[in-house]
Amino acid sequence: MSAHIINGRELADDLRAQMKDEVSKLHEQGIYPSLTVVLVGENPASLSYVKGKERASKKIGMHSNLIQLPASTSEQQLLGLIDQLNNDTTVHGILVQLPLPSHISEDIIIEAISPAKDVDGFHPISIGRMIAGKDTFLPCTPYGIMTMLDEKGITVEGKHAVILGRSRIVGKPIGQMLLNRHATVTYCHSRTKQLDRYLQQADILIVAIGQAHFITDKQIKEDAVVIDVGINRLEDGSIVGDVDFDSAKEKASYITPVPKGVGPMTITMLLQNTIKAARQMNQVTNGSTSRDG
Ligand SMILES: NC(=O)C1=CN([C@@H]2O[C@H](COP(=O)(O)OP(=O)(O)OC[C@H]3O[C@@H](n4cnc5c(N)ncnc54)[C@H](OP(=O)(O)O)[C@@H]3O)[C@@H](O)[C@H]2O)C=CC1
Ligand SMILES: Nc1nc(=O)c2c([nH]1)NC[C@@H]1CN(c3ccc(C(=O)N[C@@H](CCC(=O)O)C(=O)O)cc3)C=[N+]21
Repeated sequence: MSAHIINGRELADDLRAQMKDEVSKLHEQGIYPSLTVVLVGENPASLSYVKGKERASKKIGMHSNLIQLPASTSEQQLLGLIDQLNNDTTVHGILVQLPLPSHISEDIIIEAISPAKDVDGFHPISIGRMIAGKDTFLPCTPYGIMTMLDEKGITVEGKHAVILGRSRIVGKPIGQMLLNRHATVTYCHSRTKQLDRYLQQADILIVAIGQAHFITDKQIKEDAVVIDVGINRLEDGSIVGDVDFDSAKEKASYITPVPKGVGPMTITMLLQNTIKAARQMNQVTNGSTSRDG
């Protein structure tokens, strides 16, 4: 039987419709949730992502401000901007698009962002709170994946979740969030030996490596839940995931497509985090509960 396809685009649209109402209720209280995205350099893929974030913010009535800086910007200059944004009470969320040019330390920049405005959830304080299972800003891509699993009623407890990829923004945090929900978690990466041994055991397989069509039906377990995070642009301009969707969908029980899978959910959770930041900064306590434990 063919897998259930988890349409991230549709789920994202439903959630954003609810967020639009939340934002207009906040407006009535004089609170204007606002996101500032900082892009350093001219990477075309990054520019297209940040434009997507800006469009999505505007669509739900949220203020969004894109600050574009040249690739030659120094670490000191970027730190100066972050300091200014940290102290600007009209800014609720700060997102510095990654990757940064190699002369700027991502760790130093991420640590400079006020944890109260860390809507990406990458600050060590946010990561620490997430690991401890405390309320915090959850990183958007893993948060989006957990929301998709929950919406489909897919249980995590007791399942073997195999994560392919161990990046700061996807692999590491999704494994931790699945662990918090009582999955048994295995991390695989480029040094993993006999990768297929682990893949065959995965009840839930999360793939985030950035290699087009790396995983095929041969490597997955019958009825696995397959979450494809990869975004790979082919020479013909089309976008594909890390999973060979056409073959994998015949073996999986649930699968996310690319595009219209995890990507739109990432942006949605960023909006959710920005609303949460605006609420917290204005001491509005109702509503915005974390969807993950
Ligand atoms: N849909 C969305 O919302 C998002 C999509 N993405 C996409 O997800 C993909 C991954 O991005 P990101 O998490 O930033 O990844 P990174 O490029 O930062 O890291 C890639 C990870 O994959 C591992 N890896 C690479 N090749 C292999 C291989 N052949 N076998 C096993 N492991 C491998 C690396 O291992 P090692 O650590 O050993 O080097 C590393 O841990 C990209 O396509 C990106 O565009 C990213 C963020 C959000
Ligand atoms: N500080 C920071 N935070 C991030 O969250 C972050 C980042 N840096 N750097 C890069 C990655 C990548 N990322 C994506 C978000 C949405 C889509 C998305 O919406 N994709 C659409 C298609 C996009 C298209 O058509 O180009 C989809 O999958 O349907 C993709 C990728 C966020 N990232």
